[in-house]
Amino acid sequence: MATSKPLSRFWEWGRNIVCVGRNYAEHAKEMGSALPAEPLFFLKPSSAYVREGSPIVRPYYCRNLHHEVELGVVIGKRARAVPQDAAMEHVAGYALCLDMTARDTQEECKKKGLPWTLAKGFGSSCPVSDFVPKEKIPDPHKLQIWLKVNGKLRQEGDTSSMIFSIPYLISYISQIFTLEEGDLILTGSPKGVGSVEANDEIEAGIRDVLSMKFKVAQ
Ligand SMILES: O=C([O-])CC(=O)C(=O)O
Ligand SMILES: [Mg+2]
Repeated sequence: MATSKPLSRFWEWGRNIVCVGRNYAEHAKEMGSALPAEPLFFLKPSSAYVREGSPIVRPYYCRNLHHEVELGVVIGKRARAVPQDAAMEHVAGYALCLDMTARDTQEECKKKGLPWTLAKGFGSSCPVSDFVPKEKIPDPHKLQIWLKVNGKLRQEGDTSSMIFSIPYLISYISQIFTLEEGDLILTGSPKGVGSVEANDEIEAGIRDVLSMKFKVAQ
């Protein structure tokens, strides 16, 4: 694809947002879900992106909006059926992301065996930080990610606890569909997910790297 836009603004590219679920054992447990034998993943539309300064908007059908803080991996080079040992060559960098989730809707979808699109893909369901080039993060499996709501710590996780590593995820996903430059992979949430209400302030960060703030709209 034409690369007229800089990758540092990957959220403007209109590319895929691929979200991995149940990639931390303690989060799978708090959801009452079994540990996955292979990665579970789903997609958000690229219009789900929201940047600092714009609010997170709860969809009208949701009564229980949850935060999930996740490390995002930005693809820098097309990946089609790549082996694990070459997967990191396809990474351009990272971003901190929130996988905002209409939890009540998701529970309904699970019960009915329906897809999670309504629960996961609404507008503003993917708040995203600035882009962090790969050179700034020597080991993406040694990061502490955290999230506070109104100043109170809710989530704290270490990316070393991922069930499926980043190379595994890239290799696995790229055998199902081609990952393109500008695609983003959300690598799953650590434990501590919970509700947010209108006017709450969410602050999240990667320790020693960056932090970001989002307001939940009225
Ligand atoms: O909704 C869920 O619990 C699945 C998910 O996105 C995650 O584990 O990050
Ligand atoms: Mg998630």
